[in-house]
Amino acid sequence: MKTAAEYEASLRELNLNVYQFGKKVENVVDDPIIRPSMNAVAATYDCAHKPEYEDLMTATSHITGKKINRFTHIHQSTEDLVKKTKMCRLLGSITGCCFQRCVGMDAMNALSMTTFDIDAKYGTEYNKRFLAYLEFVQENDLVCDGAMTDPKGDRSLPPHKQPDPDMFLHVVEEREDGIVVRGAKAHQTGAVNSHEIIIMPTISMREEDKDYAISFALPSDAEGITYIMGRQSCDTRKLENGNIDRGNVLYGGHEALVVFEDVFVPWDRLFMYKEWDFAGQLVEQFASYHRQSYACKAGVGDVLIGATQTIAEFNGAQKASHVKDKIIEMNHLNETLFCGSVACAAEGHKEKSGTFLVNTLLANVCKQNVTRFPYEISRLAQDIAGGLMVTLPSEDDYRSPEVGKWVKKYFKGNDEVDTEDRMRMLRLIENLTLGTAAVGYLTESMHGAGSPQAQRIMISRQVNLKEKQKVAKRLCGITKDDE
Ligand SMILES: Cc1cc2nc3c(=O)[nH]c(=O)nc-3n(C[C@H](O)[C@H](O)[C@H](O)COP(=O)(O)OP(=O)(O)OC[C@H]3O[C@@H](n4cnc5c(N)ncnc54)[C@H](O)[C@@H]3O)c2cc1C
Repeated sequence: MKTAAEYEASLRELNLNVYQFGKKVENVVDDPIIRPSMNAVAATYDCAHKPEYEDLMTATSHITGKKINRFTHIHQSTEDLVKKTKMCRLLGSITGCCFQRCVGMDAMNALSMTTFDIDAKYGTEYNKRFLAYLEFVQENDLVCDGAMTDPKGDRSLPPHKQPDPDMFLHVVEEREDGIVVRGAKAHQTGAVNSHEIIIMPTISMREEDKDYAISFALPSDAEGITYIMGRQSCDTRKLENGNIDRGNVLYGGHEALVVFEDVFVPWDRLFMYKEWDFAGQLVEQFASYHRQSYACKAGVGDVLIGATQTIAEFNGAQKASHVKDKIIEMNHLNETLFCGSVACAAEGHKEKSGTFLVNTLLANVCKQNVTRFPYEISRLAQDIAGGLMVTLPSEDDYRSPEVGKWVKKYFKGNDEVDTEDRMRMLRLIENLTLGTAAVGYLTESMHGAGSPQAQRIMISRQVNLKEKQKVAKRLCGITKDDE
């Protein structure tokens, strides 16, 4: 397994084509806006070497029998699935943001099943190719960007009917040694912190869309791939003096638009090619794993609850009964959110390929809760924090020889607490609920792994309504036991 330092060194060897604020980023790893997101991914390496986290952060490869980072593991039991849930929460609480490595893990686990099932139907060799690729990822302890979401253009139209055919990534040329693809993937979490990019289709497809039913993996710096960094609310605070106004002084996340302008994919990196009838399965299996992964938000919730309790103490309001009750409510919501992820893992099952898949109904219930609870937890945090969370002057004002004395004097709460500590805690709450980390804690909770309606559709498909009606009819005497 790589150390965090080796991970950073390996990123420096990549030749990524990255744009930010209209300019090419020459040194991605040290860019002040991107760097905190690299630190968050590095935590996934660092923790794997800590004895106290070894059980959650590492696993035994089912291919080589070697010890590997769990982020490169294919789940071999429900115990593995539960450990994944706990690992996600652990890292959410350590970083207080999106640590970006779960999407690739979820993509690989979904592909381990779909490639197997395609081969069973069509006699192809995708699973063998995939396992060879997986071994390469495990042996080199790589970060893989899981790239599913296409730009999608007009949402009412399928891929082949889009006025611009590139709105969904597709094949434009077939060659003897591979294929050439064009298109883009939007919102890509941790894209420029990744060694590899794994492409999957974004929706179920019909035969007319078969040119879009493709899945493959490429090095992140393959020729023809361009990254355009997404903005995060308050991102340029990372360029300012000091670090108080950043909120989270250590970690962050990032997303990017990834453009594929006629990119070559060799055959041995293709895991689905025009098997349009398996696009839906890959999407659903990836989405189920990824909905489980949102246990990370319980970890970020841990940070926000800790910050809220602390600011209540710094403000001198911690003994008020409504404040105590609101903290209880925040914990209740946070643990409920976690329960769904544990439950779908514990109720997982073995698929034909041997991979363990989460219970898909419970994974969707988990994610549906995630689309709501972080918003309510944030509302309660903002309630307890007070308005200063959004009206606080800058660190430069705090340090100003002219006005600093007033910032220190008038923004003191509990006399035993430094004004600077109070400012830091308020900025952390701002960061989590309105700033850079809110991208991950709130909007990603809403849309990541599919918008809320996607889960509602899955829930409606998976619950057995007929069975529920049957038990109700029996109990009120409409039907008898022998019927
Ligand atoms: C912070 C963040 C990180 C992300 N990271 C990744 C990542 O790493 N990899 C990745 O692949 N994706 C990632 N995503 C993308 C995520 O999966 C999508 O945002 C999600 O699938 C919704 O797609 P969209 O954003 O295009 O919204 P839209 O699809 O436009 O949805 C907007 C609204 O329109 C509704 N809608 C859309 N189409 C239809 C339709 N045909 N019929 C009815 N209603 C419709 C939706 O239900 C929703 O309410 C990330 C997203 C965010 C916000």
